[in-house]
Amino acid sequence: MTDTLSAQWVVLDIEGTLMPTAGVHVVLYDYARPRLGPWIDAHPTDPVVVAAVARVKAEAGLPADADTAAVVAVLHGWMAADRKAAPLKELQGLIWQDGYARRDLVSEYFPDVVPALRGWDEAGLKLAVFSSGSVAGQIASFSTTTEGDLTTLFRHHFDTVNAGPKREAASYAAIAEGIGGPTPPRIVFLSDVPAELDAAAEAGWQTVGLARAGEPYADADFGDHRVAKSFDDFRIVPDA
Ligand SMILES: CSCCC(=O)C(=O)COP(=O)(O)O
Ligand SMILES: [Mg+2]
Repeated sequence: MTDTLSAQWVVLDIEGTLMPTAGVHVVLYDYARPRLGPWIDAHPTDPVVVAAVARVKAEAGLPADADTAAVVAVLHGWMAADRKAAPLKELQGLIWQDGYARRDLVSEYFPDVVPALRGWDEAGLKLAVFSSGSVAGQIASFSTTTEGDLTTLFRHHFDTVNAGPKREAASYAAIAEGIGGPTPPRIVFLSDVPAELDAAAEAGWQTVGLARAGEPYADADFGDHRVAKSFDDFRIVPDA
């Protein structure tokens, strides 16, 4: 029998939940990698770029006058290790924003995702995103997809800058406040990463773990969390 949850809000992770991991680690990372240095050099006065570069230098222990090549070497190392550091995510987000605007990039989600998102939205559920990808990158990625512009489906976007680390309960409390303070059980979080689900549950949220075939967390131990192989495995209905 299909498991049914009732809630007011559905908060969604991106990588491994909405989009295949390869869509991020191969398509998006490959697009960003060769463009990081040229982007930094082409935007020497952009405050987002200036702040991100300063943070990379500080976190990596580089001198303040380190050149772009040294900064890019750090960023490439973080990408190779899939370290989702905020300044890397800010820079990637700007490059992806440009790539989506040019239609060099077009997001492709798991086949069950867009019908479910549309169904939840039509049923009156409120949708938001919480991803390590920057808010700018998230919005760009929903603007240009194989199924058209999906940006109007989402009422809020959260990342590690405006909410906090994904594996800390305080970030989920900050999101609950950011979306208007529904009582925690009225929010469902969908993610493929058990540690993220643990943090959301600690904040009182309902959770569903996505163990999608072929994805890195397909065989993970989801503990007490509900587990689904796709969005077709469960229903979410608006609570009273
Ligand atoms: C265009 S959003 C790209 C998502 C991203 O950069 C990322 O690292 C995904 O992390 P998530 O927290 O969604 O698993
Ligand atoms: Mg994920």
